[in-house]
Amino acid sequence: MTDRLPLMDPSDWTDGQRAVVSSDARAVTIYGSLRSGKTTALMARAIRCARDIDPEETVYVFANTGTGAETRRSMIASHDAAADIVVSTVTAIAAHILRRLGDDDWTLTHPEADQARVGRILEAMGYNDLSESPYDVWRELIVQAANGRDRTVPPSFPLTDEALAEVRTRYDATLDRTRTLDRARLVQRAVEHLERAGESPVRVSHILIDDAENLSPIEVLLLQALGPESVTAAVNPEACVMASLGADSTAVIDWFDSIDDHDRVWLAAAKHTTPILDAARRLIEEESSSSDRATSRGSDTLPEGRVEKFSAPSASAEQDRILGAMQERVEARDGGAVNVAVVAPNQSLRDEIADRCRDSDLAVEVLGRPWHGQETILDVLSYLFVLANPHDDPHLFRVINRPSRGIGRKTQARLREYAAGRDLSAWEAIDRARSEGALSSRARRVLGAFREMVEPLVQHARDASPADVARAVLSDTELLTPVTRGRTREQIEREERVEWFLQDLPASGDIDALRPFLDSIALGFSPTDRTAKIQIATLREVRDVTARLVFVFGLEEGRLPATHAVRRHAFIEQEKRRLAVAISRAESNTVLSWAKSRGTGRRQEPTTRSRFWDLLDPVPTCDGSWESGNDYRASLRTKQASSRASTRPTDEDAAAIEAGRRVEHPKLGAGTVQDVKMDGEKHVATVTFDDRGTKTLNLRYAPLTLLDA
Ligand SMILES: Nc1ncnc2c1ncn2[C@@H]1O[C@H](COP(=O)(O)OP(=O)(O)OP(=O)(O)O)[C@@H](O)[C@H]1O
Repeated sequence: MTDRLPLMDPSDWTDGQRAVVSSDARAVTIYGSLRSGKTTALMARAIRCARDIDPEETVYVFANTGTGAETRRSMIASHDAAADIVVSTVTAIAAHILRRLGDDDWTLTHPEADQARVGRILEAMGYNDLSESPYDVWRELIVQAANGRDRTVPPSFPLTDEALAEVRTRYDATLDRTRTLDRARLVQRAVEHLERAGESPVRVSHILIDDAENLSPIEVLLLQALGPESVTAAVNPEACVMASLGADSTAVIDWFDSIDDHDRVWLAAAKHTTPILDAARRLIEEESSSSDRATSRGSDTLPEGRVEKFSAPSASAEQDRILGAMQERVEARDGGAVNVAVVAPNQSLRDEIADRCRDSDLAVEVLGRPWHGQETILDVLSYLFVLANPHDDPHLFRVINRPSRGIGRKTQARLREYAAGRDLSAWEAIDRARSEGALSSRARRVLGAFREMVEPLVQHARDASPADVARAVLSDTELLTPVTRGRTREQIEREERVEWFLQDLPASGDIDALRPFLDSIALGFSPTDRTAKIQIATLREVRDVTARLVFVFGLEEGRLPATHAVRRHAFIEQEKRRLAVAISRAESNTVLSWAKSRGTGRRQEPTTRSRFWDLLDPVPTCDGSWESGNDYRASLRTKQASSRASTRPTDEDAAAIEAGRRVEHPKLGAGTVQDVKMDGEKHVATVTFDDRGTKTLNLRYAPLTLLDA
């Protein structure tokens, strides 16, 4: 081995990691608990494979998600190897195989659109009264069926097996009608193609799979069908977080066990562990690191992490505290790496905290949905999906009235109904309604105008590059209405973001470039530059989170675990594993919290603390004090008393801060206030610090104290 491994100096590898890298077996399984060094060993082995083989051959590394693949790609970005290392997801390679084989008359559905689809089917079947957000459960059952895991409806479920079968049939019919595939069907179709062809159009020499416990059986079939020479998998069976998509470790373990030349390496949990890892491991009661078979990492380089807990009287108080802590870090790092992650129990709470961050001028990266909140970009993308496949109903309905062109909710509902009754996509239904004189004459007119606007764009998309097509969409649809005078700051920022997005799009090629680009979007890859250092994710994307400080909030019954999880034991175990993974993502501290009430506007409902809360004993906080997790206000008072640095300005101080006053910030030092003004609802001060330049600070959070009081 050379000593130029960018991942970590080989002299720091543990014996287990060394064994993984140097094994010559055809199959290698790396077992280990959370943070035991599996990914590091797997990526180092990938580099070794790429150095040892013919430059014509290719090494494939598989991660579970687009974001995960991007992180691993960056880990090996500067490696020196003869052969290519492609880092991807199994679904992405399935899409690639289908396109290479000329099977490309489809687009991928987005999981959120899938959920809405299941919801509409339930409503159409008259199950409007299914309470407790059942869509996830439905989707789960449907996807499990697609993965060959047919399970019967749990007893607490308000529907029979027959009704579920009907939902599945209707779900399949919508996919066919709209020429869309969900992820399970995409992989299934690639497997069928490979079985028929008997040979893969993609040449794969070595396959390395990270987080292999999250592979579904059908994904394992696809990897087998690729016929690799050697396979390596990193597995932690206790940390499977994608069970709801039919994943678990058995299929991959069975596959590897069937290979004669098979090395199994156990990476021990570090002897010198940290409270964070202890807490995470206690949650999932891991078994795989028993000391007799373990080789110790015994490293003292591991971070000294801590777990803190707090409760807040209300959801907004909980958010205030998280935001305050983030704001402090952002200011302290002065624009450098901040590296904070916030894990929300569900999408709506994720979006809420992301919006609060933006309101406080904190740049965030939303995992799994990088353009969250950037509506114009999401609209352009939806138009591109429609141009690649006009039958793609979910995307078509997103843009049919954007910008407003008189196709309101009622017209859309009538169009849906008309299309469903005739088994047509909405695109086909618009044409049929015109020829049959169906729907109202006004509806025919506005819908017809929409189709006439989109049709030339569909033609244009066949020959033009994705970047050109996106520009044509922007001008023809008038999504970005040109503003000649008096643009607001928001408008300028919006236009800038759209321009950056356009610059990231492929500038050459035709529909054959557009389709793979859209696949990568649907699969969660992001072409944008990730400069924000605050990651926001839901528990679903928790595997892709890594940060020094991780907040996991909303530990309340019905949220974490989610309501549907409460119904079935298996779901609860899964949620617990997600929480354990979330806790283990922090390199420094993890902060867990719950709010005693939550709701929208005035409708605040009392909540119940999560059943997981008490499983996590309080551990010492950074300053050595203990937080019982019982009272947020009491803990805040203690912190205020003990540390001036973490004190927010008192109301009197905040009111007295005005131009000319001398102030002090715990991290930025002393400075002079230049200006104080209201920016929307925010009270902002511009301060020139003696040593750190001029900064704009939100007075709600910035811990400024008056020096000349
Ligand atoms: N030999 C080592 N000595 C010290 N630190 C290490 C060693 N190997 C890995 N690490 C560090 O430990 C952390 C976890 O490593 P890694 O991501 O490889 O573990 P993992 O088992 O894949 O974790 P998980 O399954 O929880 O994602 C990383 O910060 C990594 O840099």
